[in-house]
Amino acid sequence: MTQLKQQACEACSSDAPRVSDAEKAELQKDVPDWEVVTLDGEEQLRHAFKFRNFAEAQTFTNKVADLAEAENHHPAILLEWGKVTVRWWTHKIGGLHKNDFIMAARTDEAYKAMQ
Ligand SMILES: C[C@H](O)[C@H](O)[C@H]1CNC2=NC(N)=NC(=O)C2=N1
Repeated sequence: MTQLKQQACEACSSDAPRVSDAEKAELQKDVPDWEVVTLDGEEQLRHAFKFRNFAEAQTFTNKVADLAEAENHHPAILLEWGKVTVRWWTHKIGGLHKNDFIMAARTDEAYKAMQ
């Protein structure tokens, strides 16, 4: 089975199904550091990444932004001194799609590459 981080996002339409609870449980195994939160009624994946300073946090933020643009799938990113909080969800379906788990795995990979 191809690892999540190696998979590309699929084109997602507004009638795409959200992941089921069973799919969510399975996919979460590949991104164990991410929590599922519900904000404004929409399920999202969220994780806070720690850094030694603002400049490193900024570099990571830009790497995640580049990943997002390349896949046309975009997160919410909060950039703070020493910390970047990333949230992935699919706006057009108002919840979680497999794409969000793929991008969370890719985000983890970008972080690991900076350590
Ligand atoms: C028009 C554009 O392709 C769409 O709005 C894309 C852009 N990036 C996106 N990102 C996310 N996270 N969810 C979306 O539904 C989404 N849709």
